[in-house]
Amino acid sequence: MSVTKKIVGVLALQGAFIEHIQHFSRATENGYSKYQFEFLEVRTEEELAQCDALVIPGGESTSMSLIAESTGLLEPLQEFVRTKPVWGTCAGLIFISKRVENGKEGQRILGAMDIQVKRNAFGRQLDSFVTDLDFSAFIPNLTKFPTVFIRAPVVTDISLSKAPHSYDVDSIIESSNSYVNTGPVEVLHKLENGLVVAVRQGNKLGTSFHPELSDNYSFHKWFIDEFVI
Ligand SMILES: NC(=O)CC[C@H](N)C(=O)O
Repeated sequence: MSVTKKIVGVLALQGAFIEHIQHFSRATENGYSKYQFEFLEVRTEEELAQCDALVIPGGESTSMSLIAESTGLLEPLQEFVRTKPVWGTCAGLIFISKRVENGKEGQRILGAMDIQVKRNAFGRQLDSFVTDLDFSAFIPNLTKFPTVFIRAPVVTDISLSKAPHSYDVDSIIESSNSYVNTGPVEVLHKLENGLVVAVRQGNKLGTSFHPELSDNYSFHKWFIDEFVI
């Protein structure tokens, strides 16, 4: 039987990249006889070029942008996200968006999804929290998954592929990546208060929370099954 190798990169400039790699390793331990996986910490253009898919972890989107720029990885990343599967969690969701509210001057983003996100959207009182959410609408049987939110962003607009519209919020950062995404953005999950915390657009996935910080590998397994193989 032939075995196909898949390399999933995790952007390792800063943030929670080790946790993603550990979760992917556990999630693929059994049940993938036709595939062999490698989970690679990505810091250079050469490492990125080996990857079939990329995960951008939580951390601090402004630092991630700075390090990507100073190490020459920003443009290779912008190129990579045009075609390959990508999953951004928390700061990673900010980094793959097309427009950011509450952005920092000079902050750069990849523009991989036609979404606007708001950084630090839960404000001070709700800075960080953990809550069980039901994802069984798209991940079979996952009715109770502990989601960890840490100074998390939310998605405030899912229609940026349409004609640009005006906005009246300060500190807007926009991506200079001007390619056209295929298909509409799908809302995968909204909180009870209506805030959008999980979205998909074709082979791009964005989550406000950190599935790599709960002791459940279902989200990682689903990403492999649905986006990588
Ligand atoms: N946990 C996180 O990734 C926090 C994201 C952070 N607030 C940012 O703007 O990048």
